[in-house]
Amino acid sequence: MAKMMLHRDVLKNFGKLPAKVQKKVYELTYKFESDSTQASIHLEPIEAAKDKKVRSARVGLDYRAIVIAPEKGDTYLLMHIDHHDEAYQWCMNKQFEAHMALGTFQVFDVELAEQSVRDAETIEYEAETEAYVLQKLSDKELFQAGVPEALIPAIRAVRNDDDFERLSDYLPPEAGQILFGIAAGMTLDDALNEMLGGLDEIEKPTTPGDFSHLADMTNMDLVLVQGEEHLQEILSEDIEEWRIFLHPYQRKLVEWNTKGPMKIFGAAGTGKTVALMHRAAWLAHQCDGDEKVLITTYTTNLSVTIRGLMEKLAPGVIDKIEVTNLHQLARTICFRAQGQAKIAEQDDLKSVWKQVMTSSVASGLDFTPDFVREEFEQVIDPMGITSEDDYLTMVRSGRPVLKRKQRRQIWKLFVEARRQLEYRRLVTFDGLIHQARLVAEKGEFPGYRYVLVDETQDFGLEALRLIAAISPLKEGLNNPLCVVGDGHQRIYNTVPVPMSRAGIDVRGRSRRLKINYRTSEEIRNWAHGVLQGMSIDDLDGDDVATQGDRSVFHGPKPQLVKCSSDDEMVDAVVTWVRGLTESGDIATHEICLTPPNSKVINALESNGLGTVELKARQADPGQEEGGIRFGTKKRIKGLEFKAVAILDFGDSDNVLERFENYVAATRARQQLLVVAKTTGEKE
Ligand SMILES: Nc1ncnc2c1ncn2[C@@H]1O[C@H](COP(=O)(O)OP(=O)(O)OP(=O)(O)O)[C@@H](O)[C@H]1O
Repeated sequence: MAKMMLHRDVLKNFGKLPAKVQKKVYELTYKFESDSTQASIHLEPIEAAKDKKVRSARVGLDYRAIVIAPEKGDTYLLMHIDHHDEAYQWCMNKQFEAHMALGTFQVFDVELAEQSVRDAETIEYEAETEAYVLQKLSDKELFQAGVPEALIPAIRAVRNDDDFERLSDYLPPEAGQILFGIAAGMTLDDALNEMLGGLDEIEKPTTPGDFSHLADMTNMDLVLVQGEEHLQEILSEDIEEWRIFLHPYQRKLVEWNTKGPMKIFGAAGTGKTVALMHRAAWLAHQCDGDEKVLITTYTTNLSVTIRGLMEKLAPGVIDKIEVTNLHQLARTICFRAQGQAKIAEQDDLKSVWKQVMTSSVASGLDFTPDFVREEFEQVIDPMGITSEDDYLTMVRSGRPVLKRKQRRQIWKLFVEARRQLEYRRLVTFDGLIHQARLVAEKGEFPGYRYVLVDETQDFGLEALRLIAAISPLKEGLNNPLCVVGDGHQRIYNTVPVPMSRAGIDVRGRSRRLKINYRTSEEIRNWAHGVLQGMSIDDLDGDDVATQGDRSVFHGPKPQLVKCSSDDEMVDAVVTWVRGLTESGDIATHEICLTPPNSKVINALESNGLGTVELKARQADPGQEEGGIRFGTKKRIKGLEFKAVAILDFGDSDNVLERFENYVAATRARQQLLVVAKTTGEKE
């Protein structure tokens, strides 16, 4: 029986086709399942097409489906559906091949690719002193890097990064990504490993027309139709691409059978959460009896979003998957073990610290109240330090130096703070996590078979220990724990804690994702610049490089506006929002402003542009509720919008502000407005 695979673009555009055409496409696809002889399907060769494998099928009076027939194997590929003339035009010069080294399916147009480099030759260049890095590869190496044979001459004509940039839009994406890795300094083998996670261990095609193994491969853009129900599902209107198509590297991480804990890291928008969700579904299918998968995050909003997405991604195993955020998790564990604890609110904490700093214990000590509280909240509490001796010997990365004598002095204040909290029967969030950790370590909480953690960069030491304690790390079971995070986005716990300190050893099982799906290359680059000069850690104490990072699409450059007054800023933002909404491509719910600014909000409202505040513990209502979104930078973490405006950008050295600006900028998919105030009034 023949197989049918559908291309990503068919799925994307299916909803725009007339209903009659959609029905015919269903019929065409069913026919492959039942009787795929060419006679019954009426596949017509297109004689004028460059690639002799191209066929057309009637799917309506004036509509044609372009199908690629295999020279070897029985897998047919439905690539494109359009009006007759447009469909023929689309396929006329393209080549459709299985790459014999990578095994992936590729579509390319040799003429357009060569033209892109020829255009560059008309621009005058200074003589290049040294051969461009890609020129140093032999034809065989270029082929091993995934370049189709027919495109090797186009690569040979590339003389510098600009040429390569121009050509890369015409290369099959995986070949472009591997060459990009090489251009960024990797060896060919490293680039294959780093960009694709190595090669699939399957038989490779024997000719470019051999499609016999395509269905077993991780394909970026093709999905195998597996029965009627599956077809209905993938062609339904609201299906998101990430649910069907994974990058080969993501797929490898999703199905990686590990003997110990693993780590996935990478900059914003590189598909970490997508990989985590698919992995959770993959693990849920392996649960026996009462076994459960736990997904936990730092922020409530992300856990709410993930829970909603998991219901769509894995409805059949959703009862095996629990999604919760760290604090809720700690609450549940403590509640089951010893009853409800009252969490100290900001006002409670203010009062506790006031009492501590005015008590006799504080007299004669030379610490500011802010410093004492920060030391407690960033070091003592999240690290679960309960004895003076531990405090005297501990590493306090990123905090101002304190001599041994000073540590002894300040410790007294922490003891007093804890005494005050206990007296008032209050517990801090970190205190709660500490208690939960102790409960879990004593075996008083049953734990989970598989644990997956997102936003790990914001987990303190105690939180990491808690995670280790509720996963089956000690039992030595396979796939016990998967931690996911990004050191560029540490906006809660600013003191990095290597996870090895909590006994989570991911050596040899740590991988970095590099392909950015969310943000245009222009925005990615700008956001990256915000953190320039800062060392970013890999969640395990080492510095992380961003070598080979790349977005899958381009867009307009971020717009930077300097304003000397609030009025100027309000005008700039309203004009920008109007421009976006009037363009017709961007709906109001796809625009987000951060941080909230009452003058801007009032001006938008009085211009007839409604606004919606993003609230804690609630998912964004999406297109069901129109209106420009606004929220703090913390609140919009984990979300994404077509357009984002940062309203308070400053060239600050403050680490937290820079991280928050990075997070805010990387929420934008296509448009980013950055407003900086030069002088003048403040809100
Ligand atoms: N394989 C894929 N195909 C298409 N889109 C994808 C794919 N993987 C991820 N995406 C999309 O890219 C965007 C970013 O993905 P995701 O949220 O998983 O990234 P992330 O690394 O967790 O980002 P952040 O750390 O910034 O929250 C989402 O819109 C997601 O749907």
